[in-house]
Amino acid sequence: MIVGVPKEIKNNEYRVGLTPPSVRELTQRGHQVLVQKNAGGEIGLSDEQYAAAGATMVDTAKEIFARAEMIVKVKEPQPGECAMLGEGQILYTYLHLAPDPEQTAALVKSGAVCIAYETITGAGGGLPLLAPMSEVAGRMAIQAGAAHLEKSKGGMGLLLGGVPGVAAGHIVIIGAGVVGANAMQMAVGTGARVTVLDKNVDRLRHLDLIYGNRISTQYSNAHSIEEAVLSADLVIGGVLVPGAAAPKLVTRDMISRMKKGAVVVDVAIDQGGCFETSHPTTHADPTFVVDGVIHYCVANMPGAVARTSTFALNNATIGHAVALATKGWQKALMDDPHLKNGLNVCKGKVTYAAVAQALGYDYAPADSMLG
Ligand SMILES: NC(=O)C1=CN([C@@H]2O[C@H](COP(=O)(O)OP(=O)(O)OC[C@H]3O[C@@H](n4cnc5c(N)ncnc54)[C@H](O)[C@@H]3O)[C@@H](O)[C@H]2O)C=CC1
Ligand SMILES: CC(=O)C(=O)O
Ligand SMILES: [Mg+2]
Repeated sequence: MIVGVPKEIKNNEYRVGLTPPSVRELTQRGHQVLVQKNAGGEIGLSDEQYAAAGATMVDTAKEIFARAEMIVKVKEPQPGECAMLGEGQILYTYLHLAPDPEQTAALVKSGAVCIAYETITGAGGGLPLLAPMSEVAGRMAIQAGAAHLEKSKGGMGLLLGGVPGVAAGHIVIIGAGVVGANAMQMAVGTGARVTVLDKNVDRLRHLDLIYGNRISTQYSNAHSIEEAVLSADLVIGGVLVPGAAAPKLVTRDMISRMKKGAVVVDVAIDQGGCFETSHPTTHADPTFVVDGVIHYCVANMPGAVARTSTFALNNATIGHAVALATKGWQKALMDDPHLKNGLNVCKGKVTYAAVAQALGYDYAPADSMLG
């Protein structure tokens, strides 16, 4: 199969769909890999390294989209990229469609076979192609929050850990999944007081066993969320209902009653965000203020640590990329129910129930597209 890797074009996005070692996994199996020139140059992955791994370096994204049977990316295709997708071409990347009607319409129109990293499941449960980026974003959320609590960044001027004689700050983490657990690890390290909320008590039990009395766990409902955010200096939003738009758990009214100069980091923004006041921002302009509360809502946080993130992502994506290239998408999906769960849009149909429901499309089960 001819596999294509265009350079990412989202704001401050330096990750790459395939590393040179991943290219080698494909070329040694007889596949041709087209990589756009300088796709990884900014993170130390040179064209020479790609060529040594067997890639063919290509000048433009246009040529890659025109020639490749499968496009491997990181972020959801931007409008210009959607327009270059063709009927039956495989797109393998993050999509986050439920909160994104324009992108969904463009992918439906393209006729492409669109497989979303974030809904592929794992044999041991969870979302193994989302997990590495959630680890990165969860850890980054605390450092982003801590930085924006500084006065020069608009925050209230608070050091999360306090100092002897001055109380530490309060970090509230909503969602105790991968983002939440990784944010928790960093939050505990700051010395702050930490509260974590989830609807899944098993997740809270897991963190309670690790951190004991160092943290406070709360079952998530409107009452506990309100109580926690009103006393918080930093709130991290890391909830997920797989494939669906994030529930708006922190209301505009709650935000208006929070401490002035407090910070919220809405990691769930790529699924629409879990704060009613959120909208997506970029690394170039990461924050905005609502009612005196700093909102950090960058939808591609791992792009800031693109070298670490690219390798972590490739560890999780390369196995399915090899299967798709080697078997073709239909057989690869028939052979692996977890990969099949990644099919979101296929040949003009929406094949993921939560996306169809969120955006008002008829739902065509993935099985109806196979065989
Ligand atoms: N902004 C960015 O750059 C990035 C964003 N993300 C996003 O972060 C979000 C979280 O991802 P993961 O931690 O991997 O998901 P996960 O599935 O591991 O964890 C989500 C947690 O949310 C909990 N949850 C669901 N409804 C809830 C409610 N009403 N109240 C409290 N908890 C609730 C679930 O029980 C689960 O424990 C996703 O939307 C993901 O796409 C991930 C990586 C990067
Ligand atoms: C998960 C995601 O959206 C990201 O890594 O950018
Ligand atoms: Mg989007």
